[in-house]
Amino acid sequence: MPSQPPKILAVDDEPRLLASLQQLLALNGYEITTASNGRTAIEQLRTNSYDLALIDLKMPDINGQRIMRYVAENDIRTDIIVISGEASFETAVEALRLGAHDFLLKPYAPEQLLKRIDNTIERRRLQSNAIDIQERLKNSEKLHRFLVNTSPDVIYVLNGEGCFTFVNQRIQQLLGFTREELIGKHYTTLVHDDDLELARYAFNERRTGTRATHNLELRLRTKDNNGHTHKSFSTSAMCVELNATGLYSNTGGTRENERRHLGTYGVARDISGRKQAEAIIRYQAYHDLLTGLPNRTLFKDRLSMDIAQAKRVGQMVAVMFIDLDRFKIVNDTLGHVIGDQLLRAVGRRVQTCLREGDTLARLGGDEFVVLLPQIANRESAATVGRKIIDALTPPFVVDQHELFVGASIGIAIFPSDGNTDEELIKNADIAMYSVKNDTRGGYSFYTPKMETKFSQHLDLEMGLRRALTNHEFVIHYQPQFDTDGHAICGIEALLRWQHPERGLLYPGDFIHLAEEVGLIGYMTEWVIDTSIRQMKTWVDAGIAPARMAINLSALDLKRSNLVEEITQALDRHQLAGQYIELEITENLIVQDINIATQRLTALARHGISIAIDDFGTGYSSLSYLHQLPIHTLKIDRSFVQDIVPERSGRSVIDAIIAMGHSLELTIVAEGVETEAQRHWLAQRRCHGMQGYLFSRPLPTEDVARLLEATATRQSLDAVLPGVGRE
Ligand SMILES: Nc1nc2c(ncn2[C@@H]2O[C@H](COP(=O)(O)O[C@H]3[C@@H](O)[C@H](n4cnc5c(=O)[nH]c(N)nc54)O[C@@H]3COP(=O)(O)O)[C@@H](O)[C@H]2O)c(=O)[nH]1
Repeated sequence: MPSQPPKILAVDDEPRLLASLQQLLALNGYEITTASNGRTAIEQLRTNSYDLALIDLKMPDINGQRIMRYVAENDIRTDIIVISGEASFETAVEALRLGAHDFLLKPYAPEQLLKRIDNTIERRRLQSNAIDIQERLKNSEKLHRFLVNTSPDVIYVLNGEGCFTFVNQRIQQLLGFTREELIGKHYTTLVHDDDLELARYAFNERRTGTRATHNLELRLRTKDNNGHTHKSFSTSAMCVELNATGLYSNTGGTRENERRHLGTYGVARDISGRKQAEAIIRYQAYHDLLTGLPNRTLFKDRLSMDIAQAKRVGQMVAVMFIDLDRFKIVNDTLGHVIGDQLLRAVGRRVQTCLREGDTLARLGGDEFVVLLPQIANRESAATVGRKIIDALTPPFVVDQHELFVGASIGIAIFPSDGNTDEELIKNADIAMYSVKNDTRGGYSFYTPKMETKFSQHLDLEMGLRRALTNHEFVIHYQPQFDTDGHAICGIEALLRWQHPERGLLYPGDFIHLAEEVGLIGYMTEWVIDTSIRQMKTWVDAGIAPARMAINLSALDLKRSNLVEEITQALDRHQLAGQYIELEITENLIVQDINIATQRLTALARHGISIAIDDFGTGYSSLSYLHQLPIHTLKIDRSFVQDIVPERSGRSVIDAIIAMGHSLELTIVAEGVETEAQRHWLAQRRCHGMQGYLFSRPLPTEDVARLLEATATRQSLDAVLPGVGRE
């Protein structure tokens, strides 16, 4: 962009002179304005801005001196050259004193004037540039000061001796020290004792450019409100990421070691937030968040280290696998919140049985492991095992519930039972599994023989997976009789597994495993479909009892597709819902009463009735009885077996029957084995009975014969002798 021509004001009361001046300056590229008297000149200066004014001193109204005074008093930034006919020294001095930049005597040669004008304009340009640069410097410094002081990081400069010569205001917010407190102090005042060596490396190494120290982590001391400096690492120490660069004088040689080291400068960034987040992530990676105990990863880590150490010193290490015996029922009945509290309490109790160097970890669910490093002999591990069992024997009181949980403990010893962490944990697990299966509760050392049983368990799991596709499941049916034992009022479908090698297996052998490995849903679906199809056949044959009961597992009610699964099977086989009764345990209902209400109500809308199985054995409250569409109460076998004919009115079974009557529910007693029990139950108006006294669960063909007999009113005795065996 071409620069503007300089603007000049020419002031003279001599019109001829003014005109020639105007011509000369215009010809030389200046922008010229003229004033033929002092008043006009002042007016022009007030309203316009000029780079230069050429002022005559002697004028009739306002003389040149007064114009200059006006310029000075009003801080007008116009340079002045006085052009005067007065040659006295005093006049020239006074003009310069009043602010004139030059003085030119009339008459003058044009070149002389142009030269003076050029000089003044050039000097003005230089001055203006200098002012501009100064202004920019001032602004830039202001900006830098602002950036430095409002920086989220600490910015520091140390002198050659390592003392602070500068530190920004951020230091006070972060560490509590004022800048004044730190200036002149050595950096060691701030650095945590354990990090002094690191700090020395960062600050004393003469590093510059790419060799500057980057991202070194240090802990700095903070000052508390009482003015105390925290010397040791605590929450009051702050973690910073520091970089440090050497400061050198430009004098001396060009090579770094020839230049004079002046100090160090750099930035320290507060990374305590990041450190905290890292610590949390590290903690979560190595701990069980529910109990705060080490998790499997940390346990294995410690175990590997202890094995290595035990190898060196020739000692033993024990791994104990602990499984709680009745945890599942507590969790299923009272819910996860109580279950979680129980697990925490178990962790605390087990911990009291251990010494400082031992490790207790939770692997998940109700499985805990203990690591005893450097034990003298096997008996030491057995002692700890007994201590743990004793500690877990007294009841736990959780949320006003008194809970009893025993423990099964398996122990594996290094080096006899395994050489690696994996092997020891696996063998302790096998030993625990063996305790659980044999005695349920107690402890046992691993023996190779246990592996056979364990592998049988694994075989069972594999077999269960194959059983569905190989059609190895069958259903046996157990009839329910009215109180005099003559009419069949219902029938219960009971699942059996015709195992290719082990023969007929009962639900107690595999239902729990099916739940554990996630197969129960497929099995229930098969039972529902098969038994509904069978019931339809009996309905069509005119021999069906009033209802067929089908068992649901704890996990079935949680399945969102359960209702559709049952109603679709009814549709598929064209059977009315009223022929079906679903047996569920009370534990199952109270796990999630809302879901249970929702699903069971939907099923009841299709005419399906609900029976509460094993009634009276759960932990539950009875309030759900009003809430749910319940039709039948099945009195658990254990109460029936406890019947004492001569005692009346004071037993649990009396109370259950009374409650069933008052709620107008059908009462069915399970496990009726003797005539005395039948008689006792009949006297109390129990509606139905099921048990070996009448019939064991039977294969389809056998039970069909029974149904035909009752339908055609044949004597059951003619049929029954053959139906007592399953
Ligand atoms: N989720 C599913 N669970 C099922 C299914 N089929 C059965 N089950 C559950 O297994 C439990 C044990 O069943 P089972 O081994 O078949 O035992 C039943 C009868 O054989 C037994 N019974 C009957 N009468 C007597 C008797 O006089 N004495 C005696 N000692 N036992 C007897 O009782 C069982 C029937 O009980 P219940 O169901 O409580 O009426 C069984 O409890 C089911 O929960 C299935 O398909 N899915």
